[in-house]
Amino acid sequence: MSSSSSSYLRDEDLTQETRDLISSLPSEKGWLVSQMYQFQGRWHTQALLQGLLQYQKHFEAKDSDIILVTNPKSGTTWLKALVFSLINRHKFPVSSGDHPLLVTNPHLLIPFLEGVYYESPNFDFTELPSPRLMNTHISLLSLPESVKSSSCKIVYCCRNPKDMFVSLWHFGKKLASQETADYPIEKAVEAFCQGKFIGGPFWDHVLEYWYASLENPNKVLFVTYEELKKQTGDTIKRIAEFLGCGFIEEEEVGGIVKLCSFESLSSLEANREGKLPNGVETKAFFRKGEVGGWRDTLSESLAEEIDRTMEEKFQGSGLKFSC
Ligand SMILES: Nc1ncnc2c1ncn2[C@@H]1O[C@H](COP(=O)(O)OS(=O)(=O)O)[C@@H](OP(=O)(O)O)[C@H]1O
Repeated sequence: MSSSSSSYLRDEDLTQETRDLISSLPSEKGWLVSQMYQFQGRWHTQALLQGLLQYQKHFEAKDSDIILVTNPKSGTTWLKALVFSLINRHKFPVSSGDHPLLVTNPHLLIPFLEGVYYESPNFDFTELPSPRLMNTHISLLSLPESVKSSSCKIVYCCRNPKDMFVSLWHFGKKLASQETADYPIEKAVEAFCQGKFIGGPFWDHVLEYWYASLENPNKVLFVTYEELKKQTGDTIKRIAEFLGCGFIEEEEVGGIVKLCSFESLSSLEANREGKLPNGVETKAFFRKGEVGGWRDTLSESLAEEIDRTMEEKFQGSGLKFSC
């Protein structure tokens, strides 16, 4: 393991319950982790599977909760910063020089549910200030019952699969063990397309939340990384309206856009130095922050392979990415 490896990729500290379950699950070799396990239709690392089990068992949603849901590398860090600054804009005016985001990585301000349940099983979620803001990568199917049955709100952010894959590919290169570091990209694309990927299938994850947002628009808001890039202010206003944040001044929207921009966040000391409790360096969450950046990593044929799969999987859903 490299010194920056994530504890989510290791298999220490597993409870007997997780070990017993794991022994009964289908497993596959992965490129980011040497082994991943299929539970409720999705592929998980051992650590995040344990976090998920605890989360399903113990988390009690409140009507006022806000849950940000993403696939990894789809805009999580950015969405966390945007929604944190939006809902806290009265407590922490965005133009103030002592805004928490100026000195703290967004992942340290907003808990990652399955990660916290793995790392700190005794963490008291009831202590979080209201409205509680949290994030997860878990599929709709695996969300705890109380999240589905309560009036809590879900903001889902999706990213075009080629950029998402490439972002995870580069992230994985930094974190992977020696065993998986030399994994060929062609095999990783194949596994991604087949859905044999951490948290995957990507396609099912996206489609579940896409349909949920169409069926229940008051419960699930679906936004994309690409629209956040193109129309950051308008997307913040959509999120604000969905969350019932009340009137928001244009100046505040502009302040949030600026505070949370890739350029601003990535230049802060908190996001250039330091590590999260899981061992990942904060700078690992900021790479290029572009739409279409996949071009410098994917060959034409690999890009076409992802495009073909996307067309097939999203066919008839009304969902598409043209970048
Ligand atoms: N503020 C802001 N604006 C625009 N883009 C941003 C921002 N912050 C992070 N990023 C880019 O998002 C990618 C990381 O995705 P996540 O934050 O979802 O990663 S994680 O799942 O939390 O590990 C990763 O994308 P790539 O650059 O393509 O690798 C980051 O650079």
